[in-house]
Amino acid sequence: MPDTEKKQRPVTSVTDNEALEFHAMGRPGKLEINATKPMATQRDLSLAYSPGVAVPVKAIAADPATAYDYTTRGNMVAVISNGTAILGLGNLGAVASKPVMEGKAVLFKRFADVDSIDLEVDTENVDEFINCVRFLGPSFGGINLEDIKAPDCFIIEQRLRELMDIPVFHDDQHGTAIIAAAGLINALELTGRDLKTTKLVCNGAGAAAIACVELIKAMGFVAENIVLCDTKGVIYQGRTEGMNQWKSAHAVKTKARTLEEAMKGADVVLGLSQKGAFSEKMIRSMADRPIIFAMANPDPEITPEEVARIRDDAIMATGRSDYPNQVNNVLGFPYIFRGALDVRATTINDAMKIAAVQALANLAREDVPDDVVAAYQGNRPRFGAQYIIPVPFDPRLISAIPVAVAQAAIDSGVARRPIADMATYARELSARRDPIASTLASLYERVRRRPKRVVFAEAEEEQVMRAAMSYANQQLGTAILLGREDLIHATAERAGIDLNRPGLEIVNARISTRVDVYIDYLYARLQRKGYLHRDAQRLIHQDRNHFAACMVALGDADGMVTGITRNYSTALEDVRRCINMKPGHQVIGVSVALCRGRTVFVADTAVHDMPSAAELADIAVEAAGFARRMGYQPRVAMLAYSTFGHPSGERSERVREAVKILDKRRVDFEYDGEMAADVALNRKVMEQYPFCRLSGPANVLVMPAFHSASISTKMLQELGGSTVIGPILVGLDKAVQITSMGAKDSDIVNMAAIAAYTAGS
Ligand SMILES: NC(=O)C1=CN([C@@H]2O[C@H](COP(=O)(O)OP(=O)(O)OC[C@H]3O[C@@H](n4cnc5c(N)ncnc54)[C@H](OP(=O)(O)O)[C@@H]3O)[C@@H](O)[C@H]2O)C=CC1
Ligand SMILES: CC(=O)C(=O)O
Ligand SMILES: [Mg+2]
Repeated sequence: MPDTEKKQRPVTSVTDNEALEFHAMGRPGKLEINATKPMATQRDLSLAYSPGVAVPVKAIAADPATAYDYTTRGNMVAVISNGTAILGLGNLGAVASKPVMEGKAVLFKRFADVDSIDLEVDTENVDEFINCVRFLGPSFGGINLEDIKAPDCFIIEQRLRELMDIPVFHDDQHGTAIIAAAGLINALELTGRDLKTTKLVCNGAGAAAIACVELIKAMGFVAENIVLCDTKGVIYQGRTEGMNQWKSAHAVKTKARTLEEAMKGADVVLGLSQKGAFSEKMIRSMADRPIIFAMANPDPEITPEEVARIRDDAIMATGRSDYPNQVNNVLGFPYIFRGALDVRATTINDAMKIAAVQALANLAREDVPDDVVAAYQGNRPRFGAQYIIPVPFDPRLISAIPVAVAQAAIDSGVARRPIADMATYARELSARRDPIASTLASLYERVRRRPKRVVFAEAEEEQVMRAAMSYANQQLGTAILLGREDLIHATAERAGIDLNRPGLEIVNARISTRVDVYIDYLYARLQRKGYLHRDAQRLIHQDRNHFAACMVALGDADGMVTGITRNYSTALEDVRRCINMKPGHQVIGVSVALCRGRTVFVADTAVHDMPSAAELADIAVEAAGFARRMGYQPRVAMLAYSTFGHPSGERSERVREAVKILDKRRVDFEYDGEMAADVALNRKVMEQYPFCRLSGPANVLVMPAFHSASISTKMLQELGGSTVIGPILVGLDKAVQITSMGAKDSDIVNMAAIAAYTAGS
């Protein structure tokens, strides 16, 4: 089997049954509508509906632009189709297109936090369709036309663009063209081709194909080097059968009459036609290192396996997510609309499209974060034949593309609300994808202003090495790689990591001049705890955690991160042999859970198994202090299964006792308990206890014991869709963080940044 075949096998596959069950399970279909305002009380109703609603009505009547302030308009896109060209399945009617349109709507939400609704319009009459859509303008911030056959789609889009003052964008045309162009730029680069001399065949002369050809001509491809084909064969000058003005514009002088003839010697072939349109013979006849984009959905013009059987020098892309190189408009439309909506653009113009092409092409050339690796079952893509375009789950897309699009809209004068601070906008975009981003972004920003030296204790591990590199690249300070130099270099080479960059330092414990100092330090600490001098020697010589912790203890590093190669409690014991608790503090673990824009700190998720009442009070103090350092006003709930005495029980008694201890200590933060989690987190439920001293829902949850802390945070993560960071170690005298075993490089960087953030505080 050629190597390419092995690599190009689909990474996931679904059966017909699975697809039907997926769509039928639970509530049929893929989306539902949720209210964003409370609708629980008579007052809510009076505000949301009559009489309250009359007030924004009058405001909008006086100034229609305020619809963006008082309604969903500014973040709402309609996905509209008549089902005349559903994927590559052809004209199957409006209602059959609904699963695809619902799919596009949820992709808008998932990838770019754009709210979207699908509308299927049951007419093939162009004028009727236009009339239907044009009057929907006030409801939406943009119109995404989808799966409308050519040439009707050209007329429909053009007329709607003239009639409406919001972006109207036919995704199959421009979305596809943008993604294909980005992939093509990179494939040309990898094969050393010049776009002025590259010969390209495009099979299909419909919506997607015509737009692709127009865009790549605008990029510099020469018209004579592009041959278009449709069901009747080559579109040559003088052909009359099956023609229209859009095809005629791309007719060339050529003797080729069939696709097979056109593909002989071609450098590139774009398939925007139908399943199976390319034969093995056609592919065999192409130039060396051919570029084959078989983009028909759901089945490509030829599969990667078929190509791999006959050639091992091709760069191959399809429209599917289960092969490498997915050239699909999903990479574009969510982000292009995000950027357009955020500046309230009146249109999506050529400058905005080209900006999206460039942003996308550039991203594929950068190093790839772990989130992408996870989305693709552990294969880390690297710019090359198997990775010419970012994958849809790439977390960088949400900031890179909208920023480029929004900037282009501003520069080309179509933005009604320009953005002044693009750096802040980019950060906000990342936060839209995942609430943790905004918390971490400000933490990173503060570390960047005061960079720190952090030692990565397990630097022989590949993900630790990547994390260290990312730490240095993000200018958070110096990443110290602790380990055997030869092993570090060998792993780096194997993983394609370039260690030769500023901000990285390798420390080899075996030959370090500081070894004796660390041994003396450790021996002084441990000699009355049953350790001999040679035990201290062994720990420093052989154990990275002890060496790294001594580096931090004696000021050779500001912070430390470890945890990949041994379990949490063992790593913590190692560290505690070298580093004390902060005077007057307790060492605890705090996990930060982020769910639907809400952040809660949960403690103790790492150290105390069955805390006593006094220990629970200490945990509350530590957790509140940490929340405060992270920029939150702590409201601490001392959790139990009971609320204010009911039902009674031994564990709840201990929590109540802890509250009394806090009362005596006169701490400077809000706290109360014992209470159940719903009382702590739900304002309405809390109102049933008017004497409760918390001024609002709790943001720090002190758990009655380790098991409840651990179980609840893991359930939040697995079932509640929360992002959970931590446990973060709090209360040590020096900045040390321990990750979980098997943490990804992005988790390790976060922990290193937290260590840097807390260093010296
Ligand atoms: N990967 C992606 O992101 C996207 C992929 N696509 C895919 O592109 C294809 C076309 O979609 P779209 O442009 O919207 O549809 P259209 O209906 O607008 O156009 C279809 C075109 O394909 C031509 N065609 C159909 N079968 C063949 C064939 N066997 N050989 C040559 N030409 C053929 C038709 O020729 P004629 O003019 O003679 O009828 C027509 O020009 C679909 O498979 C779709 O899934 C579309 C958008 C995005
Ligand atoms: C991806 C897409 O929009 C299509 O195949 O029609
Ligand atoms: Mg489509």
